[in-house]
Amino acid sequence: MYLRALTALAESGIRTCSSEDLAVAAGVNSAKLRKDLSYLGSYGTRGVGYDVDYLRYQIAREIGVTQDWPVVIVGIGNLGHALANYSGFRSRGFRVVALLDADPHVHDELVAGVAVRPFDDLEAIVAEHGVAIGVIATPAVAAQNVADRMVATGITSILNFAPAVLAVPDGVDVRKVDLSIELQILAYHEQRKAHDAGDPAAVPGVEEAAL
Ligand SMILES: NC(=O)c1ccc[n+]([C@@H]2O[C@H](COP(=O)([O-])OP(=O)(O)OC[C@H]3O[C@@H](n4cnc5c(N)ncnc54)[C@H](O)[C@@H]3O)[C@@H](O)[C@H]2O)c1
Repeated sequence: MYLRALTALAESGIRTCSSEDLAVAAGVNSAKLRKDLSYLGSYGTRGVGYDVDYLRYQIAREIGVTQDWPVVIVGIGNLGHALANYSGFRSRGFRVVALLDADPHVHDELVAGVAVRPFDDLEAIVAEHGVAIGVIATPAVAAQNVADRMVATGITSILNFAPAVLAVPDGVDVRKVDLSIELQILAYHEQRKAHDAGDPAAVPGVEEAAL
């Protein structure tokens, strides 16, 4: 979050910022910001604030994004296209080296200048580019098989968009992005807000439970 906020500040030409400015940009309070940044050592100057580029570099170095990370995306349907077209990966140090799909109808299609290739090319691509991070954007039924193949090739970090729980060996990190669950959480809070505002019809069952 801090890196993203600092990048936005740098892109708008801001060279130094106060901890208050950075806290607002990152959506936290300044006490939390000072505590978080203290783990990096002190990079601020009293009365001047933070040097945006320097702090940006320090945070990027700490979380490992000063280097270029080659990434493969598997499953080039609706979501795979959107991810492949997302310019934010490149600007944050992630280079999409291959787009893979099992469906021959999409092979050779160019998405953001990268050709879609057969899923069976995975091993060769991982070996050629030293890929450590794979993105799964296939239907849920295919996700475990794709994860197994990724792990067998040496991929050790997986970003999974499919609504499936993946089993992976120790040493492999999986991060899951589940947009439906995020929406369900918002729906739950909406329901609570409607209830708190005195609309019992908004929460069927809650009134009954109270009785
Ligand atoms: N579209 C969205 O907005 C969205 C949002 C959140 C999550 N998701 C999830 O992301 C996944 C993809 O969604 P979508 O809408 O892009 O689906 P899609 O059907 O448009 O695309 C899926 C792609 O995966 C490919 N595929 C299937 N099995 C494969 C395999 N074994 N190996 C390689 N490729 C394979 C298909 O050929 C297809 O091109 C789903 O699990 C979905 O639930 C989608």
